[in-house]
Amino acid sequence: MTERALLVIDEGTTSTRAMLFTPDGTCLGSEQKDITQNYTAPGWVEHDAEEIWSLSLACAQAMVAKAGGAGRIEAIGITNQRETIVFWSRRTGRALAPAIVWQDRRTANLCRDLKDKGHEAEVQASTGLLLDPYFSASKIAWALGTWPQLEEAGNDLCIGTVESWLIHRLTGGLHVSDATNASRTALMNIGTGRWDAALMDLWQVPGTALPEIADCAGRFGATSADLFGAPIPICGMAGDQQAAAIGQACLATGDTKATYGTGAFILTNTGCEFRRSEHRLLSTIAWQLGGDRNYALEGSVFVAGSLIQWLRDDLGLLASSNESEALARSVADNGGVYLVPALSGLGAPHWQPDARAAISGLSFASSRAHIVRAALEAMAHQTRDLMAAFASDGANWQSLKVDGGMIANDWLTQDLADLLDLKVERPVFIETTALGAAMLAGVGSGMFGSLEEAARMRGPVERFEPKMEEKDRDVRLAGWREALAAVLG
Ligand SMILES: Nc1ncnc2c1ncn2[C@@H]1O[C@H](COP(=O)(O)OP(=O)(O)O)[C@@H](O)[C@H]1O
Ligand SMILES: O=P(O)(O)OC[C@H](O)CO
Repeated sequence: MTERALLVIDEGTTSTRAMLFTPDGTCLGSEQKDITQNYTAPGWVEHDAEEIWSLSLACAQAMVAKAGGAGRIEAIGITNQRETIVFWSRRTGRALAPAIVWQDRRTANLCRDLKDKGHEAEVQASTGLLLDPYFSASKIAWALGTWPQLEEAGNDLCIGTVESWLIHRLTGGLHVSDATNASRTALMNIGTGRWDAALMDLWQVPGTALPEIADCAGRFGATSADLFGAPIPICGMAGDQQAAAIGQACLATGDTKATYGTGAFILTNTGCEFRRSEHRLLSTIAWQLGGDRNYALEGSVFVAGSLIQWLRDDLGLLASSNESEALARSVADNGGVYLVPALSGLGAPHWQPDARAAISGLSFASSRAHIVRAALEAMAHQTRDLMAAFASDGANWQSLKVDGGMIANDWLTQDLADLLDLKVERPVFIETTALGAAMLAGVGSGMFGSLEEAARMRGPVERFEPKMEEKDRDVRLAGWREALAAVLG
């Protein structure tokens, strides 16, 4: 290897990874460690922030060793699970409380109260988001009102999303976030890219505890010399769904990507104008470079791969996630079985935190294959509902670029093309989130002049064409609508 490599830290919900890329997009290596999920009460999900740090560092150190030392690394890019919020001491750098994860629903009542008092319109106007426990602000408000050590910390308290936490530890003190992650907190004004005084007041969050908001690419700082043997510049950061959109080269207005990981997140690039959704989608920042923001509309589905994990680990219906594909193929159709995966409420476009999941249409003729097939079909059903919401907001999809762990499943990917009646494009190299963070790091370090130039890192793609007959699609959609209506009451 003559050129220096780009190192990515991809801190996801279920695992943290580090990956090494050459400037042409070849992945030289990857190290992955699982994150412990702490379900401390029904609807609560916490991570140990110190574990996030130590495992991310261990993965990164393994990749630096693989590259041949810190001198072989051009820059680091960081990408992360979004909305998850960390509380730590500025002085010691130690976490002061558990990290509250994006899936956590403990603040459903708090959000409902504010909604009942008519605050949703102002929250949507300034943030592009809705009043839902998903976003960081209500989690911060809950933690500040519940965990005394946070108030006691006073000006020593640092609050931030996961990239901010990792950068503080990597650099030994920098408190910075990027505009994409900040846009998910419900504290940043999406039009100005700054923390919003009215929102900080609404959620009672002290400005002194919040990080500086920066671009997604630039020279943010360097790692402490003791971590990797020599300092390495940190030059890229973005939330994981925004990084996936960049990694999929969704750089033109209208380009759309869908990532099916733990949850499913669909983003359509809407250009440099902030557009508020009229159909319960989110507006978000896709990236910020040189102070200029590029926006996206987003549909967030809370349960995707986690449904397959639940069928596998809790119900014992699957020996492995992979087995779902063979089972789905083993039956001619879903046998009338539908699964509405509201296991942690429903996200876009319904936003019903209290909705509960349902499996309907069961008979003695139903087998585990029908239930598993219904679970996979639910991905296309939910995506189809979102496609309609995006179209109503004026964002018509011409094709869909897909990625994420579930997309390894060919049956599922073809079902998406069939049910959406749309061309679906799957990159051969599926780790688009990490690739997007590498592109940003390359732009930030000066290796690439622009995101368009960095997009050459994206490799070849496979295409899935729709093959389903319209009458079969209509039967599927009618069955889904009925099952969904029963869940929504
Ligand atoms: N062949 C498969 N079919 C369906 N789901 C799968 C398959 N392989 C993996 N998954 C699911 O994909 C998810 C992992 O995707 P990944 O993108 O790594 O998640 P994350 O980035 O959210 O941690 C798991 O929930 C797993 O159950
Ligand atoms: O960790 P992932 O890949 O499931 O992504 C989580 C999202 O960023 C939540 O908004």
